[in-house]
Formats: sequence, structure tokens, C-alpha cells
Amino acid sequence: MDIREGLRTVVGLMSGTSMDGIDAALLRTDGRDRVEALAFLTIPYDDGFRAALRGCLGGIGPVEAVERALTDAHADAVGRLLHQAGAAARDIDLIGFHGHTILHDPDNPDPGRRRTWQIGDGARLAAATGIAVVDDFRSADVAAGGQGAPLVPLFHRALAHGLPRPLAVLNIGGVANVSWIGPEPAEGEEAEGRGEAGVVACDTGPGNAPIDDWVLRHGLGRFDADGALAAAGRVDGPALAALMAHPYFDRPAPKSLDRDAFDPAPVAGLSAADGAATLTAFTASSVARVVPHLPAPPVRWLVCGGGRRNSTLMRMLADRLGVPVDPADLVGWDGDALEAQAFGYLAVRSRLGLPLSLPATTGVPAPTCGGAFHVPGPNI
Ligand SMILES: Nc1ncnc2c1ncn2[C@@H]1O[C@H](COP(=O)(O)OP(=O)(O)OP(=O)(O)O)[C@@H](O)[C@H]1O
Ligand SMILES: CC(=O)N[C@H]1[C@@H]2OC[C@@H](O2)[C@@H](O)[C@@H]1O[C@H](C)C(=O)O
Repeated sequence: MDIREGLRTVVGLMSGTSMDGIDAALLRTDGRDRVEALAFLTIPYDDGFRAALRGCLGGIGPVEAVERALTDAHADAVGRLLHQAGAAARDIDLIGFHGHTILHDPDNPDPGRRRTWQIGDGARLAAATGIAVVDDFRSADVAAGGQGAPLVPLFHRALAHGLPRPLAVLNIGGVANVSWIGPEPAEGEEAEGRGEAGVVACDTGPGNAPIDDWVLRHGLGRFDADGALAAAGRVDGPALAALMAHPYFDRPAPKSLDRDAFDPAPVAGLSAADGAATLTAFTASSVARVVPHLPAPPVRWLVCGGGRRNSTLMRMLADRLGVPVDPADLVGWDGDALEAQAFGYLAVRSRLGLPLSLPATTGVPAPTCGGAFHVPGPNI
């Protein structure tokens, strides 16, 4: 593929930490400041596959077999997305394939064990779809000394033109992460060349994962639909204080988390509703706790990811942040599609040799590109 200037038609694929399914987005982008969303779909995992994926967390279990099945499910998602959009494989320049994170340990004191691991076989996906694939977006950043996450901030910055600054874009998936986007570059100032002053990022703390796990354990479904269970409960102050005592919240940005970084023991004795309320407050309080770590308080928060559908969580966020907190859809973004779109955008950046991460987004010592490239070939 000749990928130099101009818009490319790409597919972005994300399997997020909530393990709900595959998000697939079709977009056109130049990997810089132009993004046109074209189509999006989610293919939910069935309970059996979700359990298999859960069994691989930590890098254990039948990882290779699950990786093959995951890759084939992504190939199926690409086929369905193209069918929905009336497009063919030959119309697509590139796929950005995030894969599924089964281990994220960029801070291991033993440098030999410092790693991040996304399963997903890019060569197999390229062979199955006939489309070139970029995968393994995070390893280069971790190898260079960064957190390897979050990687969406440069995409958020690309979308944020014209919105009031400082702006916070908050993704509430299994884990929650924020992109702080500072003042617009001055007229004529090249976005790529203006260093890193424009964006700061980190994982804020838990997102939906502890709430999902709690609801599942109580046999009340896979998630707290609209936050109804939490709304029926009472936040337990001591339990919330115990959860917020975790040293992660004192660490400056950039910083990142694995899915199961927090021990929910403080809520163990609570009723289902009080536990849900307390864990929901935990997510909201940990977002508010990040504000002192940002260069200046955001004037507005735009929320994407499944957590924006939890109105109890959105209310708790608004109470704690004291400025407008809105679903990102309110400014015309698709709050479900952003992460998948981001990995299509980052795939183009990878091919252009542009940074995927900056010192202020992952703590990497210098702006760093990344990703591994696979061209279609025989599936061996
Ligand atoms: N109607 C709803 N009410 C409450 N919560 C919801 C609703 N719909 C989705 N969610 C929550 O959103 C989660 C899925 O969010 P999302 O797809 O953004 O996560 P992800 O992309 O897998 O995670 P990450 O961003 O950490 O990689 C579900 O697990 C659930 O907790
Ligand atoms: C290691 C990993 O997969 N991290 C995910 C996870 O899910 C949300 C948060 O934790 C974020 O850091 C990241 O995903 C988004 C897409 C990112 O890299 O920006």
C-alpha cells in the first residue's frame, strides 16, 4: 500500500477490557487531523467465549486456542462490517487490530517481566480478510519505558478541534481513562510539531469492571443496566474510603492499569444494591481524584464507552466534577465507536511512522511509534 498523504479507508477493531464483544469501525482518515466515520458495529461475545477469554487473563490457560478463535471472530466482524457498509476488501487500505489485553504489567520491578500482552494474530487476520493489518500497538511503548496505555489520546485530540479547552475526554469501559486536551495550537502551528503540551492522559482507575463483576456474582445480569441497582443502594462511606486508599490515586499521570488491579474486598459484606452504589461511587471518585494531577481543571467532560449509559454513574460524576459532564454523542461523536475508530486511526499513524504515544500520554521518554505490520499471505 502506498500510504503517504491523503485519506485512507481503514477498519479499526477493539476487544475491550469489559469483554463484552468486538467493536468494529470503518472510517476514512489521514492519521493526522482528518477523520470521517463511516460505519460501526458491535458483535457480542457469547457466554462460553467470554468465559474462555476470562480464563486467559494474566496470560494463563489455553491462550493459543483462544487467540485463534478471537482472531477468527475478528475476521468475521470485518466481513459483517464491510457487508453492512456495502464495501469490499479491496476498498480497504488497512485494518488496525487491537486484540484483547490479557496481561498489562508495564511497572514490574523486574525489567524482564515488564510487558503488555494483547492476544490476536495479525498475520492470520490479514490472511483471512485479504487486507493488510497493523497489530501489537502497545509493546514498543512499553519496551521504550512507557505505560503502553492509554493510546486513544492522540485520536481524541484529533477530534476535539473547536471544542472549549481544557477539555477532558473520559472513556469508561472496563477500566476508565482520561485524555486532557489543552489549548488549540496557534494559527499555523503544526499539530505534530507542537510537542506534547496539548495533551495529558492516564487511566483514572476502575471503570465498569468491578460493577460488572459484582452484578454477575449476585446473579443479577452482566452489568447494572442504567445504574438502577446502584440507584437503589446507599454508598458505604468507610468502604469507599478503603477503596480510595489505594496508592494508585496519588501517582501522577501518566499511569495505567490492568483490568483487575483493585481488590473489591471492602464491599464484600454489603447488600447487592449498596455494593453497586459503592463501586459506582468508587469509579466516579477516582475520576474526580485525577483532576489535581491534570495541568488545569477541564471546563467540560465528554464521556464515551459503555459507562455513559449508567445514569447513576453520570450523576455521581457531575456531582463530583462540578462542570458539565456529557455523553460524547452530544458533540456528534459515536461514544461506542471511538476506541475502535482510534485503532484504525493509529494503524495509519503506524504506517506513516508518526507517534502513537507521547511522554505526557504514556510516560514514554520520547514520542514513539509502534505496531507490527502484516500483509495478506498464505495462512500457515
Ligand atoms: N445500558 C447500560 N447501563 C449501564 N452500563 C452499561 C450499559 N451498557 C453498557 N454498559 C457498561 O459498559 C460496559 C462496556 O463498555 P465498553 O464497551 O466501553 O468497554 P470496553 O471497550 O470493553 O472496555 P475498555 O474501554 O476498558 O477497553 C459494559 O460492561 C457495562 O458495564
Ligand atoms: C492495556 C490496555 O489494554 N488498556 C486499555 C484498558 O481499557 C481502557 C484503559 O484500560 C486504556 O488504558 C486502554 O485502552 C484504551 C483504548 C487506550 O489505550 O487508550
